[in-house]
Amino acid sequence: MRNKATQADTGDIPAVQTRGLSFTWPGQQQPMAFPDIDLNPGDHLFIHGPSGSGKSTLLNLLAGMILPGAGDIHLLGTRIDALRAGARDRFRADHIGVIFQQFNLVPYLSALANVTLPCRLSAQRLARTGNQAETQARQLLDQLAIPEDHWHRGVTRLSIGQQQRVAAARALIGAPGLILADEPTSALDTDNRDRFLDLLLKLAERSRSSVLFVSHDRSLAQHFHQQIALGESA
Ligand SMILES: Nc1ncnc2c1ncn2[C@@H]1O[C@H](COP(=O)(O)OP(=O)(O)OP(=O)(O)O)[C@@H](O)[C@H]1O
Repeated sequence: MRNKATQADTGDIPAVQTRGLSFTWPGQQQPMAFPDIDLNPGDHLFIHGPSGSGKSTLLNLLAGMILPGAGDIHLLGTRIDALRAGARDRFRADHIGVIFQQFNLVPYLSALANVTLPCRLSAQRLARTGNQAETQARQLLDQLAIPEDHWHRGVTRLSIGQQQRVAAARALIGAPGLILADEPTSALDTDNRDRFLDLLLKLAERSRSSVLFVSHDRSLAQHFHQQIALGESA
């Protein structure tokens, strides 16, 4: 495990704090219960568990897309499960970068336009680029090794690995306090996966974004400060 950032570096407000979270999908007999999470600003947490253990459900709860049946979720000092839907959407746009399992890039936009999109949806994200969304997008695409002649291509013409890196750049732009990533490495071979993770975490560290990353693959735990297992006591 890597060293944790020191408390002096991080300030006092946790990036993520959950207590007693549970959720029941329609048709489920038993609620899914989740371990409590404490994540300091700038730290990187790995959550692993087998297929069906609730990893995506937990990320959806943390992103404020669904509400818990019980428990509470504090992100960057805000209790998001107590917010109305519109305020949760606003909070997500301002403070959370999400890397979805299927990337969810906008197919008719270029790589560059996909990366700058969060800054068009959030004045805070734009302000944190110094009102230079396109400049920061170019820097991120460059750091993530997307060749410059691909930046204006529609994203569907990029390789899967390139699409994944565009999704990472979109999550990183405007230094959100929290990055949520759902098994985004599953389509890559081991070398590329490790390289991608190192790069993602290095760039997140630079912008002091906390990262919460879920995967079924425990071997990725070595890249993170902390880890939590789902589904082992269920
Ligand atoms: N939209 C939904 N409606 C009903 N049940 C759902 C829904 N999404 C997930 N579930 C159920 O919740 C449980 C946890 O699913 P979830 O997708 O969170 O697991 P996971 O650990 O992310 O799995 P995987 O690694 O396969 O992506 C499963 O039993 C699943 O069938």
